[in-house]
Amino acid sequence: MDKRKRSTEEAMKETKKTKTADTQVFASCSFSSLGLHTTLCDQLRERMGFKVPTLIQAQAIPVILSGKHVLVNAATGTGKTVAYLAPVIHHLQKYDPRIQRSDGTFALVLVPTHELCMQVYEILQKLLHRFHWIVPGYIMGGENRSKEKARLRKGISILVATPGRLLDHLKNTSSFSYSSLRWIIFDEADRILELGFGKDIEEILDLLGSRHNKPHSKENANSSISEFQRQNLLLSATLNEKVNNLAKMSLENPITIGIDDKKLPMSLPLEGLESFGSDVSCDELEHSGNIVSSSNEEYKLPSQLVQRYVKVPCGSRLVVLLSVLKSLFDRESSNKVVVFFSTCDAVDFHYSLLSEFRSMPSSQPEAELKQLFVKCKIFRLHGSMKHEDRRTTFQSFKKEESALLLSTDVAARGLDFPKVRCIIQYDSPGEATEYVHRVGRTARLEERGDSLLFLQPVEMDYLQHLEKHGVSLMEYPLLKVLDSFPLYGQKHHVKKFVSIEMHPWVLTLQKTLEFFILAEARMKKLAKDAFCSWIRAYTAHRGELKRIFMVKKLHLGHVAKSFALKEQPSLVGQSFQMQKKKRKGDPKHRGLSKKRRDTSKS
Ligand SMILES: Nc1ncnc2c1ncn2[C@@H]1O[C@H](COP(=O)(O)OP(=O)(O)OP(=O)(O)O)[C@@H](O)[C@H]1O
Repeated sequence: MDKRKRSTEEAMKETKKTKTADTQVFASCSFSSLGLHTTLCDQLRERMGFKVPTLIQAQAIPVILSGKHVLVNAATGTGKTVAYLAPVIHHLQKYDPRIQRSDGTFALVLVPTHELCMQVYEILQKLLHRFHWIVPGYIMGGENRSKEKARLRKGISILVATPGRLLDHLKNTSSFSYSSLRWIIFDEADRILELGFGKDIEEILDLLGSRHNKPHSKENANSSISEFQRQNLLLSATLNEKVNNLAKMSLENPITIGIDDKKLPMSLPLEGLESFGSDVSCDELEHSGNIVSSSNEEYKLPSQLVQRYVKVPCGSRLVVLLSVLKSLFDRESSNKVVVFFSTCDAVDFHYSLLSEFRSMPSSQPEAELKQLFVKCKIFRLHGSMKHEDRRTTFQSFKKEESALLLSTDVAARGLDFPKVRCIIQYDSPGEATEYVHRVGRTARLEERGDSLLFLQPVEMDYLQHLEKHGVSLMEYPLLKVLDSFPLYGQKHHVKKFVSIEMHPWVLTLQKTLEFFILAEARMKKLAKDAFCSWIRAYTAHRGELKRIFMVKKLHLGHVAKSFALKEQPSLVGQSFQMQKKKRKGDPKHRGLSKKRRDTSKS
C-alpha cells in the first residue's frame, strides 16, 4: 500500500470515529491530518478563519488528494467549495519546478452562474495568497471577451468558468493553453445541466479529451496529459438523472461521497463500500452504475433549519408577504432575508413597491401603514439586470448586517451570503431540488435559519411532493401574526373564525396598496407586467407539478389583487390574452416564458 493511500484510509477512519450525530457538521481532525500542506492549512486558518474541516471536507479531501474521480453529494452550506479547491491547490503548489503562467490552465471549475463564478474566484484569491505563482482567474458570459482573451493569453492556473463562455474560448481563443489540464470540476453539476448546458458540456469534454464513453478525437489523443493524470470531480447538494449521465460521461471509477447506501440501486456492485454513518458514505462505483436510482431522492437539509409553509388565499398574498416581512424585521432589528420570485418582472415590481411604498409622502393614516414595513436596505437580483448591477448587489448584500434581497433563482444555487436568517419562497420553486437549494441559502454550517413557503389553498398537494423527498414542513401561525399588528394605533380584536381575506389588517393594507398602485402609472405598469409574466411562469410547470400548479384553478382577479391591481380580472386578463396572441404571431417572442423564468443562465 503506498503512503498516500495509507494516509487517505487513516483520515477516513478518523472521520468515521468522530461522527456522532446527524447534526454534526465539523470533524474533530485537523486540516493537516488530511494530508494538506502546512502553508495551505495556515491559509485556511488565517485567511478563511477555518480551524477544523467540516465532515464533508474531512471525507472528500483525502479522497480527492488521492487522484480518484469523485462525486460529492452533501447538504447545502457544508463546505463543498474548499473540499475541492484545497486538494487542487495542495498538488499545484508542490510542482517542482514551480508552475508558471505560461504553463496555462491546470484546473477548470465549471459553475452555472456569474455570482457563483465570482464567489469561487474570491475564495481562490484568499487561499492562494501565499502561493502567488498559482494564478486564479474567471471567464463568464456577459464579460468583455477581449479582456478575457488577454488574461487567458497570459495564463490562468485555476480557471473558474460558466460553460457557454468556456466553450467559446476553447473554440476561438487560440492562445488559451490547456494542455496541462489535470482537473475538471463541476460545481452545482445538476444546475449546469438543468440550465440546458448539457450539449456544451459534452462538447467541452470532447475538446478537453475528458469524455469517457466516446473515443477521443485525434487532437486530444495527442495531448500531453495522460488519462491517469486527469481527475474529474462533480459536486452538488442534489442529484438527478442528468447528473448520472454526466457522471458516466466524465468520471472514471468514481468514489461517491455523501450518497446514502439506500439510494444505490440494488444491482450495483458495492465492493469496497465504506460507510461513514447514516447520512454519509463513500463508495466506489462501477463506471456503468447509476448514482441516483429514482426521481424520489431524499434530500439532505440542515437539521437546524426550521421549515414552515403558509397557506394564503391568492388575493391576500401580497399583504401576507408584507406582514411576514414586518414581523421578521420587528422581531429582530438586525435580520437578513431572501425572498424568491418566479420571474424578473415580479422581482422588479416587488422591489419598487417595497422601496417606494414606504418613501412616498402621504397623509395619515396611510403614512402609518407605509412606514411599518422593512426599514432596512432592499436589494434585487435577477438575470435581466446589467452585469455590473448584479455584481454590486451580490457584494453589497453579502456585507450588510440587516437587509432584504428579492431574487429569482439566480441566487438559489451555491451563493454564500453570510448570516441569512430566513428564506421566503413567495413563488413556489417547482422541483423539490430547487426548494432544497433555495432554503440552503440559510442555516449554513450550523447557523440557525428559517424558511417559509407560500402556498395557495389549491396548491397544498405540493407538500406531499416535498414529503416524497423527505422534506416536511410545519404550518406558520399566520392569523396570530396578523392579529398582532395594531391598526391605527389600536389593537383590533378578531373573531376566531375570521378568514384571512376578511381580516381587518389584510383588508386595510390591501386597500392602501391598491390606492398606491392606482396613483402611480409606473407602478401600475410594473404590476401588470409582473402579473402577466407570473401567469406565464405558472403555466410553465412541468410533469407531476402541472397537476398541482394548474392555471385553470386560479382566479385571475385574485391573482391581480396579489399585484395590488384593482382592475377587473377581465381587463388584465384581456391584456394578457392580447400579449399571448401577439407572441404567437411573433417568432421573436416565442419561448419568452422560458427565458423570463429561467433567468440564471449565463
Ligand atoms: N472548515 C470550515 N470551517 C468554518 N467555516 C467553513 C469551513 N468550510 C466552509 N466554511 C464556510 O461554510 C460556508 C459554506 O461553504 P460552501 O459555500 O463551500 O458550502 P457548499 O456546501 O458549497 O454549499 P452549497 O451547496 O449551498 O453550494 C461558507 O461560508 C464557508 O466559508
